Amino acid sequence: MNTNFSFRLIATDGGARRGEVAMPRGTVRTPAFMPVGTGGTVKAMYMDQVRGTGADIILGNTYHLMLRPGAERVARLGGLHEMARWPWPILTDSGGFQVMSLSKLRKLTDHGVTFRSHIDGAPYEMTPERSIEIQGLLDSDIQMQLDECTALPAKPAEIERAMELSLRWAERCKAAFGDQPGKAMFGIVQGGDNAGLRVRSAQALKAMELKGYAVGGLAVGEPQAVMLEMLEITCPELPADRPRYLMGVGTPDDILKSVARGIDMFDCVMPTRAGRHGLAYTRRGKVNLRNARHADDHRPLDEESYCPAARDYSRAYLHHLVRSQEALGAMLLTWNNLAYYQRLMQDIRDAIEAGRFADRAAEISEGWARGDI
Ligand SMILES: Nc1nc2cc3nc(NCCc4ccc(CCO)cc4)[nH]c3cc2c(=O)[nH]1
Repeated sequence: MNTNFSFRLIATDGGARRGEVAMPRGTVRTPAFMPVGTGGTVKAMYMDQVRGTGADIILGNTYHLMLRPGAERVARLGGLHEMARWPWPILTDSGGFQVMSLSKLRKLTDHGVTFRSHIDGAPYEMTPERSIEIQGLLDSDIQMQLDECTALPAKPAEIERAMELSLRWAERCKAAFGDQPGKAMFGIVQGGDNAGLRVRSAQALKAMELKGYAVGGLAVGEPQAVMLEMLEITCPELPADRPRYLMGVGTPDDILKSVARGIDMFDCVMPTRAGRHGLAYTRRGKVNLRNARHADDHRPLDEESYCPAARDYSRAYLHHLVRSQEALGAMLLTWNNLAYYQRLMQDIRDAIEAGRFADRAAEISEGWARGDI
């Protein structure tokens, strides 16, 4: 039973890292993929099913939970783990990104941001202190600083303003978080697509000696090459003995290429959202089950998969469910997709330990290129 929060680097292979993040509620094997459970649920999944796919940690969102059912109410219900019946680690985003991308009538100052709920228009204020307070009420194990994520493309002056504001907010979040041994507060590197600003942000956050670091401000529409270039600039500035979390990323290809550049933790809505839209991730790339070509196909998605959704159901049946908008369609494809992502992460972890990450990454990519059987 770990009473503290710690990161252990087990092996490296080039820029790729194999590690473990240990905390009282459990240990996260890295590189790790965190299924997104925005409103306290990983959509269309039971939590023991999410666990069964191999997930060590899930993500929750401060913005959504503060609006509904409310942070104080979640605390009265025993916290997010108790309410949602997920007893293992939970990482919560701080709300900054969602306020700027979802809410209405926003006013941002150095003090914080005032906004109206996208659900019922009710007014709210989010400050660094309130974000940490809410994440505490949720009983989150890894809490993110409140930050301002700049939408790209943006002028350097605008990127610099948001990056410097985020650094001031990191200091305030660190002060508000205080000393909680079994939990962590991660800083978030900003700086857009500007190398100099990325370095300044990473170095300033490193000086704060935080327990972990996220790379933010990416996966906001920039080309993959720009995202990867920012990782090549940012990761070397971060301490090697702390976890690195790339927010909102990504596709399986994004993940392979980002692991190669030193990232340990990922989250993305892709596998769950795609599952609800009839899209399956497989070893041979994506399969759109809406497509009529599957209507009489007896084969499963992947007869070699450990996941029943991939192994026990015909494509014809999945096509029927998707076309009929049956709830089971979203459930089975979400299950398949999360299982695929976790299988990919296990493959990556094993390959780094065996010192063959580059070869394995190439084999995996060739599988996608081969296309669907
Ligand atoms: N606090 C904070 N949170 C973030 C969350 C993010 N999420 C992303 N990208 C995810 C965007 C994303 C949204 C939808 C889909 C599904 C297909 O459309 C895929 C990716 N970038 C992000 C950046 C930040 C950031 O700087 N700070």
